[in-house]
Amino acid sequence: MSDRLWLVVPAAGQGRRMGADRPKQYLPLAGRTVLACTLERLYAALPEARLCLCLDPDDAHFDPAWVPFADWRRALGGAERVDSVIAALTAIAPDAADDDLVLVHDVARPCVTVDDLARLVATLADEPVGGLLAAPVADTMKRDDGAGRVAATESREGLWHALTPQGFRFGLLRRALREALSRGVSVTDEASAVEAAGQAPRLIVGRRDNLKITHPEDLALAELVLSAQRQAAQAASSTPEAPPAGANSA
Ligand SMILES: Nc1ccn([C@@H]2O[C@H](COP(=O)(O)OP(=O)(O)OP(=O)(O)O)[C@@H](O)[C@H]2O)c(=O)n1
Ligand SMILES: C[C@](O)(CO)[C@H](O)COP(=O)(O)O
Repeated sequence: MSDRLWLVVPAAGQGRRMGADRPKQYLPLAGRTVLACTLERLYAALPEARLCLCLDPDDAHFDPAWVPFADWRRALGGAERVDSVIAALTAIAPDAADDDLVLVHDVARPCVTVDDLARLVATLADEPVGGLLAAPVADTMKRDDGAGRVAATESREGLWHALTPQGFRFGLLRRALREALSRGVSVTDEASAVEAAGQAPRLIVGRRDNLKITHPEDLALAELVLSAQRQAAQAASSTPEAPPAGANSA
């Protein structure tokens, strides 16, 4: 399988649930913007990847100085996330081979870790179908009755939160997304299109702090997560290595 890697970052959303004065990817986070933080994290893990960034055609906030990748291009986002991803795949098509690996990562997930990204890529290297970072559901699940009361408690057995990145081979992903749309299948992530094509994407356990900034309170949470991750990295780099077992300390 090809070891060429593409990153598709859908960043053409309006952030309606955030309700801010601009799309959430342009809100301040850790002294930068959400978009800059997300691209920085992806670059730290995968500097050799080729990037395609999906931006709204009327975007008035984007600054190319936030893109650390040497090889990058932009695509014009569509009405829904899936339309933006398809536009990105069309933009890379002239240079992408069918078996190149494409990772799709929401711009709204700046807390994905370098370790999770590296593990995802390593796992998908030999995985013909592809897969996604995901976290097992940890809460009791309720179904509502449509009137603000509990209708039932649902089993959480076998339920996972779908995270991003989600990674698939270029040819398979493009065909699956196009087919799903033409059949009217609801496609909220790449895996759902691949599932609709009859394949079973691999679930790769990811950290649950890889949160998607969606509502106003998520921004403060992301700030805390990034700060904790920075502190953990600093502590790890300043801890002297333990001497090998049995070594004479004198
Ligand atoms: N037409 C769209 C819609 C969404 N996205 C991107 O898809 C990711 C996940 O979408 P979501 O969290 O729903 O973002 P928004 O669409 O911006 O939020 P909302 O639904 O609240 O408007 C985000 O990175 C967003 O920028 C996109 O590229 N094109
Ligand atoms: C792709 C995704 O992040 C998986 O959890 C998510 O579905 C995207 O957000 P949306 O609210 O469904 O657009």
